[in-house]
This record gives sequence, C-alpha cells and structure tokens, in this order.
Amino acid sequence: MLDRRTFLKTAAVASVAAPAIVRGQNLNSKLQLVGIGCEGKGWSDINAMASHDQTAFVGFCDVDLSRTEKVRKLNPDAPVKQDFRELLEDLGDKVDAATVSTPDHMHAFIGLDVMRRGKHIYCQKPLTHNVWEARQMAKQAKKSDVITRLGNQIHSHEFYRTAVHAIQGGSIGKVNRVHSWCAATGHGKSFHISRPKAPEAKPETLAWNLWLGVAPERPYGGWNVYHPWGWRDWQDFGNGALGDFGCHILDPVFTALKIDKAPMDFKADHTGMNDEVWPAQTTVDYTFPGTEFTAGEQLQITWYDGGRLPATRGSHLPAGEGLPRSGSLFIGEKGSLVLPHVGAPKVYPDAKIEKVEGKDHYHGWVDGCLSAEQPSDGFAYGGPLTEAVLLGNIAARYRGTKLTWDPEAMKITNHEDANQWLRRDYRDGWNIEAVS
Ligand SMILES: NC(=O)C1=CN([C@@H]2O[C@H](COP(=O)(O)OP(=O)(O)OC[C@H]3O[C@@H](n4cnc5c(N)ncnc54)[C@H](OP(=O)(O)O)[C@@H]3O)[C@@H](O)[C@H]2O)C=CC1
Ligand SMILES: O=C1CO[C@H](CO)[C@@H](O)[C@@H]1O
Repeated sequence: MLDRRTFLKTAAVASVAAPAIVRGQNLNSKLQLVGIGCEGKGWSDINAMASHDQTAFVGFCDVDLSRTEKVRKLNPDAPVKQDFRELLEDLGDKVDAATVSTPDHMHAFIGLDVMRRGKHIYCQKPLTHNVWEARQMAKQAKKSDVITRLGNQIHSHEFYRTAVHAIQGGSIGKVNRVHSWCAATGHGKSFHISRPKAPEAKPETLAWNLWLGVAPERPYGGWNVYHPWGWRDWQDFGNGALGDFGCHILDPVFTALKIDKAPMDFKADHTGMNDEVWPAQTTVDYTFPGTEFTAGEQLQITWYDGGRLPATRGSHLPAGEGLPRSGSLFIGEKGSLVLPHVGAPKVYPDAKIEKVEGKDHYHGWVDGCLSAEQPSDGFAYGGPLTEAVLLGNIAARYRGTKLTWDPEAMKITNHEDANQWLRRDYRDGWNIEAVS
C-alpha cells in the first residue's frame, strides 16, 4: 500500500505539472501536521505553518490542557493530548510532520521519537539541551531521511540574508575576527538563583511529570518559575542566555562564513554560577578552523551576554560609534559589518549593500516536506551549530580554562572531568537511546 510519505512526494511532483487538477482531485495531498507545544512559541509555529494553504493540523499536544484554547479553535476536530507519544500512536500514518516547540530539555526526547516514526520535523532552537543529543538528532534525521529545519526563523529574514550576501560578496574582505553578543541575562527571566523553598500547588490541568520528562524529579515551582517560560536559566531545562540566543545570533556567522567545522577550543569567563542556574553575564572565546571567507587559518569568535559588549577597537567603526543591544560585528580586511539582532546590516566605512529578499522560513520547511527538498538549515546544520553553542556553556563550568575539542571522538581532550557535561543522566522511564 502507498504510504503517505510516498503519496505526498508523488502529489508534489504532479502538482508542479497540474496544480489545479491535483488540488481539485486530492484534497488529502496537504501536509498533515501535529503541533507539540501549543502556547508561547508553539502557538506561533503552529499558526505560521497553518497559514500555508497546503497544511492541515490533525492533532495537538500540550502538557497543560488549560493552554490549548487557540489550537482547539484552529481545528476543533483534532485530538488534543498531553503525551505526544499517545498522539503519534493514535494518529499513526495520518501524520506527516510535527512542530516541536517545547522547552529545550525535551527537544531530543520528542524529536528523536518523531523522526524514528518517519515524520518530518521543525524543531525549536537550540536543537537540544546537550551536545550528545544534538549529535543523535543529526544522525537520526539522516537515518530516517526526513525533512528537518531548526526553528531559527531569522535565518530566512531579509536582514540576515543580506548580511550573508554582503560578506560572501567580499564587501568587507576576508574576515579576521567576529564578536557576537546578546543583551539577555541569565537569571533575569526566572528571577531565582535557587529553588523556591515552598513550591506552590500545581494547576490541575498540568501534567507535571510529562513537563519534567527527561529531567530529574523536582516539585512544580509556581507560575513562571520553571513552567512556562522561566525554565531557560535553570541548568536542568535550559542553557541560559547563550543557549537561548546563541543559535539565533551565531546563525548568520556560521552561514556567512560557511563554518562547517567544530570549534577547536573554547574558554569562558562569567559573573559566577551555582549548580542550579546559568551565569547572569558570560563571555566565551571560541577558536574555529578558518574557511574560504576568513583571513587566517583560524577564526576567533567571542560571545558576550547579559549586557556585556565587545570593544570596537581594531574594527572600521568610527570612535564612539554605538553598537546595537544584540548582534554581531564582523571585522574584515577592508571593512567591518555590524548585524543587529534583528536589524539591517551596516558596513563601515560607509558602503551600500545589496538587499536580499527575505523568505518565509516556516513555509520553506512545509514546501521542503511537500517537495522532498531539504532546506539549508536542517539538523545537519542545526546540530553542529547547537553543539558549538552548548560547548560554550561547558566552558562556563570551568571558568578561565581553555578546553580543547575533538569533534570526531566527541571528547574534550584536555579535561577529563568536563566530558561529563556532554550528556546527562536520564530520569527512569525517559532514557534516550543512542542512534546507531
Ligand atoms: N525561534 C524563536 O524566536 C523562539 C524560540 N523559542 C523556543 O521555543 C521553545 C518553547 O519556548 P516557549 O514557548 O517560550 O516555552 P513555554 O514554556 O511557553 O513552552 C511552550 C509550549 O510547550 C508546552 N510544553 C512544555 N512541555 C511539553 C511537553 N513535554 N509536551 C508537549 N508540550 C509541552 C508548554 O506547555 P504549557 O502550556 O504547559 O506551558 C507550552 O505550551 C523553546 O525551545 C525556545 O527556545 C521561544 C521563543 C521564541
Ligand atoms: O528569539 C527569542 C525571543 O526571546 C525568547 C526569550 O528569551 C527566546 O527564547 C527566543 O529565541
């Protein structure tokens, strides 16, 4: 029997030749989706995918049923479950693809299951919570041969595409140095640096055990402490400001300079951390192998967060020129480019840069699923990008020590102890199997 994946591919090919006939005859050639995570960014992802006229949401999952009104309105007939496994099991071959927009600690557990079932996946950034998981996600995507995309919508934005075009077109010459920074602080979002002493009663509608998932047991903390939103700065669930914004802000750096190799080493400095939350301000120095767009055989990229900013010394910016709150500064041999997050890039000394049109990131993934064409930022790209980001946070645990990295062996070669942070112990019943 023809399964839906083969059917969709056939329909996509046919629709190029005879769109009206195919659509008229076969309404079921839409991409049938489930949305996993229905509020916050989840709703934004679902809504964006639903605006593509070749999609239909056939099911939804959210651990808190009180936060599912919007998706119920979107398709009142679609089942809504708290456990994504139940949803995928029940719907079986009716599902072609999934959006995964849960907190970061659950991306790999959910994403790997989705891909093992042969479904295409759009997964929020960072791709995973730890380095080992990012490796598994990239491997499984290849093994299952599914269409993947990292939820880095700015990758397709006019401003980022324009900056990539300008740098690759030589507007600042070969690049010598990159600084990337983000205003967000660590504990700024959770307002806690240690666990609440008297946790509040959990809302009836929330399946706390499912929210915790792979993470160690702890009581529900109260609204926003962990769930929703506040999880970002807690080590068990998120990766602080670097994890939250690194994939966004370093994305144009990776894309423009065609960085496709792992960092060779990384070293962090910060304002202090405990065993629970990430630092309020962090700086990470990375050394990457050079590429065709860099001046030297190595490239230094420095990350700053929590309001820390780079010095503009050595760049082509006039003295006193301010920097945006978040963004990147590319220093080239003949000029510098400032790319705000999110804003129009500017080249120094003043030069016109050719504007490149933006694309719809969400629809691009849907089109990719329908045509079997992998977008440029699938998990083969998002995995290594996420790995680099998360390695910076391992460096934060060993403040001031330069860690050296062997990506093939997936090993920090000069500090045995640091390797423990490449992956985590999973809670009973929530193990993640390595992808063979
Ligand atoms: N690309 C971008 O611009 C942005 C990306 N993000 C990313 O999106 C993801 C979600 O972030 P955010 O929306 O702020 O976080 P939330 O805490 O609001 O979680 C998003 C949704 O996922 C639901 N959820 C949580 N755990 C599960 C689970 N195990 N199964 C199903 N649903 C679950 C939440 O449930 P509940 O209803 O109980 O809260 C909520 O509806 C993160 O990875 C984040 O990094 C976030 C913002 C912007
Ligand atoms: O772009 C974004 C906006 O802010 C959110 C909260 O810090 C981030 O998670 C997100 O990626």
